[in-house]
Amino acid sequence: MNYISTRGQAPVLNFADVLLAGLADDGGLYVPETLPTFSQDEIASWAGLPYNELAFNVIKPFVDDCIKASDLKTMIDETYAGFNHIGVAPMVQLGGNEWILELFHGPTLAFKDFALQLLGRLMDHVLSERGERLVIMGATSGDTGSAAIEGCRHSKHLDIFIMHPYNRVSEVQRRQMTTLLNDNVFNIALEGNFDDCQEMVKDSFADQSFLQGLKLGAVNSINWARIMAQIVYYFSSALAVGGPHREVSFSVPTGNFGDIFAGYLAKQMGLPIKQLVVATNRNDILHRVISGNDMSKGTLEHTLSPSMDIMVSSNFERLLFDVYGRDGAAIADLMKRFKTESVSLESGRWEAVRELFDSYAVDDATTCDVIKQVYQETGYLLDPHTAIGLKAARECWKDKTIPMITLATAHPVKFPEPIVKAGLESPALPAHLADLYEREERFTVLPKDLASVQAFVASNVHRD
Ligand SMILES: Cc1ncc(COP(=O)(O)O)c(C=O)c1O
Ligand SMILES: N[C@@H](CCOP(=O)(O)O)C(=O)O
Repeated sequence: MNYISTRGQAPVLNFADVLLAGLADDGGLYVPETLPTFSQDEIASWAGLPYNELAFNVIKPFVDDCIKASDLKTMIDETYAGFNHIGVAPMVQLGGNEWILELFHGPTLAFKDFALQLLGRLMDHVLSERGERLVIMGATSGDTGSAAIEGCRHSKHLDIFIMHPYNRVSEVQRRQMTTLLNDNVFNIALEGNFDDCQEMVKDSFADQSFLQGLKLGAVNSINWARIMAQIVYYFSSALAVGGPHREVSFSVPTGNFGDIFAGYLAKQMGLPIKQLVVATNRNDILHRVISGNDMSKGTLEHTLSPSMDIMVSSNFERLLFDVYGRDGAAIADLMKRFKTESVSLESGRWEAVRELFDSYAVDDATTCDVIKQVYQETGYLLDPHTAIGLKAARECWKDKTIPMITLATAHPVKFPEPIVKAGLESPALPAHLADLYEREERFTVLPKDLASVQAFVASNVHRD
């Protein structure tokens, strides 16, 4: 399987190289040259498989022969054996055809674990075979950070530097990152927002000279392997409610457009999906572009769903690449203009996006109302991101005979503030995090300045 850049100018790579490359060196994102597709009969034959076996079937074509099948299988088996629920990605029926897909049973209680527990193993495997080292720089609005650190901290082949926006993540999220004190783990609290953190990561890929010969890698969903692993749970949840013999719809709390893009790919690969609903908070650029062709950044605001406080949604570029007929030059031009000005999509292209997705934006007050109302009606406690997904699902759901699955992207225990604001009691931390508030924290506050961040990275990397 070959991978090509959305901007058309970077070398074509195989899976192992894409895994380590992160961002393409023309600034674009890697995507498969052609997608594997599965017939309805093949998908149907996977009903009842344990999650790890299903994951192997979906992931194997992307990895191709870059990793021995038996090694890949072992890594996938180990990844999902570490989840704290026998079903790995269990479904909860709220009522009728309304479903919640719980993606928070991994070690850091967020959907990021599905990909990052595997990514850490895949990177370690390839680096160890090649005898290479990698420097990881990652940006987080709260959840990617701890999941990436948890996935990578035992590797002898990499150092990991995670930037989070200072004072803009929940306390549980911050402590989950900053209390993991391995020698190869570095937390930076950046005096900026998530988009600033992400821009610094991307700018560091563009010129890696500050690393003096070491190579940079990515754990954000700009790394193709993240998206690949996230495709699997669309198949598992659809199979759980009668797919592929019946259509299903999904509502996805969205920030960097990675998770919903994985759903779009599942559909291209043969899964019968009726609706894909993009759910955003007040940082609603995705809702504005889908509903009104307005791709202007506006001001990034801090909300009660901090993990979705994102305006520059990296993976939207992957979608646009498809919608623009895989014209890398057109995407390079569009993304260049988007850096400094408000853009809109060409006529015909925007309509294509509109055909593929529905969208809805939810403010903080409504988020709290939904948490309260759903708890009172069903006894089920939503995290704020999932509450946004559910609200959007209810607003956009066109045909109620088709199951609507909302992705529960984080455990409510990570976000006590909106739960208390909704007049409810925040749940207790699970046993493995019970002493989180007593653990020692380690992080460095840095200004929003690329040179300072790169100097910090360069002076802390291990060179052996
Ligand atoms: C809890 C939670 N929900 C939703 C999202 C949005 O996912 P994506 O960035 O893949 O759109 C994130 C972070 O990305 C998250 O941490
Ligand atoms: N919401 C994320 C932000 C980064 O998204 P990613 O999926 O590209 O890693 C977070 O919580 O850190």
